[in-house]
Amino acid sequence: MTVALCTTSHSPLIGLHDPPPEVRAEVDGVLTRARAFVEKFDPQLVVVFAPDHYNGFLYDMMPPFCVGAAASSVGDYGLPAGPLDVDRNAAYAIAKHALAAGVDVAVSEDMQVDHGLVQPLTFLFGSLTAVPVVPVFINCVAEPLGPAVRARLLGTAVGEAVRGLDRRVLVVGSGGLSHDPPVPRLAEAPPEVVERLKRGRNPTREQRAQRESGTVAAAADFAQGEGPYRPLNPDWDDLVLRSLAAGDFGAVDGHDNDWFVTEAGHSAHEVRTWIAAYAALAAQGPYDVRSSYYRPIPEWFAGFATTTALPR
Ligand SMILES: O=C(O)/C=C/c1cccc(O)c1O
Ligand SMILES: [Fe+2]
Repeated sequence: MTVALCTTSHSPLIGLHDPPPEVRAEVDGVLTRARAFVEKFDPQLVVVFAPDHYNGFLYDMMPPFCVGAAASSVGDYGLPAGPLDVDRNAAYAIAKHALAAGVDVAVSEDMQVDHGLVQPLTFLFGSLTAVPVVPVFINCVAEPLGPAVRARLLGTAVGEAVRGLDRRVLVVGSGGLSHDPPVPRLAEAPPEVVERLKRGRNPTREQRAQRESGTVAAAADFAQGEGPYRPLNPDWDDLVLRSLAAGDFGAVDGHDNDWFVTEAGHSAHEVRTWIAAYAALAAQGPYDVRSSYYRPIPEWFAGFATTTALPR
């Protein structure tokens, strides 16, 4: 059994509100090299730690963590819709190990996933079903959130679980880094949005189009320095990248939740998926980062980063 890691930002603005062509080409080159890294590793299973943005997980029941035993993509932002190739046995083995390790994961036999989980699969494999996956949802948006160190404990438990699988396993973390896109927050939302955050699964085509065009318009404002959005924070992003590369998890998950928001925006909590992925790799022993890319890309509402890593 061996484990490899790829962590990457996601952004539904890719292809819908792109940066200048030379920046887009630079990122395409980074993702092409990440894909080559993955192809060389040739994973037999991909465990994806990803957030959701009130598409699959809503306040009717919002778990901190959920392992998908079956999952399908909602197809938001023009991404592929439909079922993923979930390895159900591996999902249950991971869930059982996490629970035994004291990490209270939920399990879903019908998980709905969005761009947060689908984009890394399209970046690295070009499809939803190229390789068997186990989707692991981490709540990064719906307050209250537990302390970020819980993501490390989840990742460690998953890393120990996959050690028992006689397969090459790629762990993926999806999200971040610093960013503050217009993902609604229950405490501040108007009644119609509160209703969506509680019961808004499976919106109509028109409702989804309206939400997505609103995100694109917000990105246009943000890229021009307008709108009520917190700025990207390259210094904070650099701290996250350096700390995870060095295995210094406490430098990131040792802070309270307000630190993430104040320093890096409300959606910076998505770095919990990176913490979990790196903790899963760390469960195999010492590791080395093989590639690390970073660029603030306001057109995509993100401090955009992609890393790959292998056990030493
Ligand atoms: O939830 C949405 O519709 C948009 C989410 C978004 C926007 C920009 C960057 C991200 O990481 C997002 O998830
Ligand atoms: Fe996101």
